[in-house]
Amino acid sequence: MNSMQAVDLTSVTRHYAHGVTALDDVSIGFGAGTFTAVMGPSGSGKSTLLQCAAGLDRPSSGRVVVDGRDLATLGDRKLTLLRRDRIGFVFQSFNLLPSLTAAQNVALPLRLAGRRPDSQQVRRSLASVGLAERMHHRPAELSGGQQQRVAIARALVTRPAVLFADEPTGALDTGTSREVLRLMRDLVDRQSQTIIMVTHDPVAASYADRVVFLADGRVYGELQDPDAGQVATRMLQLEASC
Ligand SMILES: Nc1ncnc2c1ncn2[C@@H]1O[C@H](COP(=O)(O)OP(=O)(O)OP(=O)(O)O)[C@@H](O)[C@H]1O
Repeated sequence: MNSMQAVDLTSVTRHYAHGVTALDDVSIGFGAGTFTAVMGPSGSGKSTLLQCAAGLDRPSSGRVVVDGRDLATLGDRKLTLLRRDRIGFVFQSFNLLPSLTAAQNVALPLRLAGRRPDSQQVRRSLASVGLAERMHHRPAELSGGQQQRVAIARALVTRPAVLFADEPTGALDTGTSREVLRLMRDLVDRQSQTIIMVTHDPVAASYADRVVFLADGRVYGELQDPDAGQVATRMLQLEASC
């Protein structure tokens, strides 16, 4: 494996019941400090790829290495620890606890790990998403974009090797989506954060360094430094051939 890869998949296959092959012999690496978008038609295996790469699901065969650790060699406890400390996840729904302030939400992963949250660490994480001033606000007092930024700060508080984002702008309007995408781009450029994002939106994908296309559980090419027009054209071609 290339030592600069934050996540590396080799010949990963994931079968489900009833003969469904969600991933079919996928080999792909995600370089440390890079931003990758994963796209493909509905049912092409994007979420399964993310789940396997994040150690939330175990492949039927093949190898997944995250931050230099081969996930197959880890028992459940070590895998849980790796996920907790080295992997961040954000979803379309922000999943913030409404009764907690932004700072308390961000501190939650540390509390769940049995650690006493370091207020500087929490503040730094909120500052990295531009919300240091809002740390005492509750989710209902924040806009959708700000709530997603709190969710990103929460995912980053443990300083994970990789941030996985599954449709992170799916619940946001166009302007707010751009705000969140610019933030993610900035985290890669300024803090060398590795980000892997599933999206259906060609404009969202254009913020990434690279777009990887999936169809029928296989990788069908990629684009470097994509622009939204190129991505949309490639998606139309893929959908037409499926
Ligand atoms: N738990 C499961 N059991 C059986 N089949 C599954 C399961 N999860 C996913 N699949 C199937 O695996 C294939 C890939 O699903 P996956 O959710 O990874 O696709 P996707 O590209 O993320 O789709 P979408 O864009 O619609 O969210 C689909 O055919 C899906 O029906």
